[in-house]
Amino acid sequence: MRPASLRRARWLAHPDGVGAPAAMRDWLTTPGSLTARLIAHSGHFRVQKLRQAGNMCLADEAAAIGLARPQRVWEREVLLRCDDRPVVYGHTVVPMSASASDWPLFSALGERSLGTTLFYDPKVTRGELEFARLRPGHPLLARVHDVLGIDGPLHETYFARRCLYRRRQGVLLVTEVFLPAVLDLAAPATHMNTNTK
Ligand SMILES: C=C(O[C@@H]1C=C(C(=O)O)C=C[C@H]1O)C(=O)O
Repeated sequence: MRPASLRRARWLAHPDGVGAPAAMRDWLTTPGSLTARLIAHSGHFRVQKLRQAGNMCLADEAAAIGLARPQRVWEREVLLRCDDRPVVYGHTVVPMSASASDWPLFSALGERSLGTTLFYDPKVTRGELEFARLRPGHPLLARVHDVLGIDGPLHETYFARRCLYRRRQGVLLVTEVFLPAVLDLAAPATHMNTNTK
């Protein structure tokens, strides 16, 4: 049995391959900033920073950020909360080789959304989204269960997406694990056309 830390998912270029229910597929394929959409779907949005420090990256992530094997990277873990309910677990890794000029705002982000620094910086280019079905035993799910305090065996399958961002010589990989509560978010109020004439 492969050690949990080395277990990998199949990351696919098209969301249809992960078999997500339609409502989850809609979230997985959010085209722009996920932060912006979550803000629109909730009364109060918060980025809860869990950890931002050096750590070993996951086997899934090493190749995606140009590393021949898992090694220490800068890691950022967050829970995105809508009206205080956790709806997305965010895991971001940056190679230690990155210079401060590659990602000038990354280290001091705190509880500001990474998305606000990625989507509004003209020097940042965004790669293609990839999608995966994370099954029990994937190391990201162990993290999700740790932070959510869920004891007992992993039963549920989660859906995730990831995207590689580039800026100057730097790369940064954001992985978002969508929690079931994201499906409870109400659609934003639409301003119906009251002009009935
Ligand atoms: C990439 C984005 O940033 C979000 C914010 C994150 C953070 O602050 O660490 C992590 C995951 C993302 O969902 C986005 O808003 O799309």
